[in-house]
Amino acid sequence: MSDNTDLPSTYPHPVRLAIIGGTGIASLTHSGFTPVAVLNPTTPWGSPSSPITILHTPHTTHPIAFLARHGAYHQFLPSEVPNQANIAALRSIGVRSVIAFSAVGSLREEIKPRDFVVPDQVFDRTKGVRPWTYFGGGVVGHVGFAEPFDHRLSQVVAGVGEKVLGQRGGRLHMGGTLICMEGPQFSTRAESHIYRSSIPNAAIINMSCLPESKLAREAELAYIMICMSTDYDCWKSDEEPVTVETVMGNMKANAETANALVSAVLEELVKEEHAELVAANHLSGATRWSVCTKEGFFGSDFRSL
Ligand SMILES: CSC[C@H]1O[C@H](OP(=O)(O)O)[C@H](O)[C@@H]1O
Ligand SMILES: Nc1ncnc2[nH]cnc12
Repeated sequence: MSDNTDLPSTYPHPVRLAIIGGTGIASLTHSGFTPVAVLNPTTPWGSPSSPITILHTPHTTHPIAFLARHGAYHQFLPSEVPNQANIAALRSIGVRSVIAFSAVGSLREEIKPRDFVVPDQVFDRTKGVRPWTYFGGGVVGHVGFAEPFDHRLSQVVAGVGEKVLGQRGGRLHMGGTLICMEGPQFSTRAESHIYRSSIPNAAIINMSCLPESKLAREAELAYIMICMSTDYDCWKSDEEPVTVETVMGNMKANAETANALVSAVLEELVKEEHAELVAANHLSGATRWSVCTKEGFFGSDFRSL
């Protein structure tokens, strides 16, 4: 893997779409993507978990930004990921839409390892140890999160994803509840069974959707998570409980599929009819009425980045 150290550290245009890569996806390797710049933005919340690589795609008027959630060397635990800096850094370079990838355990028989899932709900099983919000420190705000993922972006993935997965012998499942746990230890069998039996539509489990998706909502970014199944967690009596080895093994195949899916999604998103979606115009100003604090009491917030 090239570290791209010879590339410029600035990029002259706003980049609207970002990909956040998780476990097993520390870079985008599709042959159609050419790295053209590596940015190291700093934010009031510190540095992001990795440099942000700008890639040109076959559609050069639509560059994309890539950020490695756990760092270039996978050195950040899920609980240690600097989510506030990541989302703020992306927003500061112009990003308005985020497609995040995640390796997940399956809580359902029909979601097999190497299938992909685009969840429509998330259930919080983190422990309150992760910096959580851009509000606080004198600015009180509450954003809606009833629908945690951007429906329109999900529809674009649904439209092209079935074919990409089908060509690789997998399935794309639309909808379902993603359980986000703290980790880093995996679940006990008791927990895994309880998730399956008591959480509505429980489908998959990971350690990284929160607070990433909540911060994206506060920053008025359209956000979805494409989840790549790697294991059956530990609820299935005829399977070995999840290990990192199993996850990494399946992520080798999943990473190739993810690259092909990003390429297909981009081919669709560059169409004029999606320009407003990628710019997330439907979310611009959405948090205006979320702030309770008297105007003028505070100076600037993340929206001025
Ligand atoms: C290495 S298994 C657990 C690890 O995998 C997932 O990472 P990501 O969501 O960044 O792909 C999961 O959330 C855990 O962080
Ligand atoms: N079973 C599991 N639990 C939590 N995170 C995961 N990531 C991949 N598999 C997982």
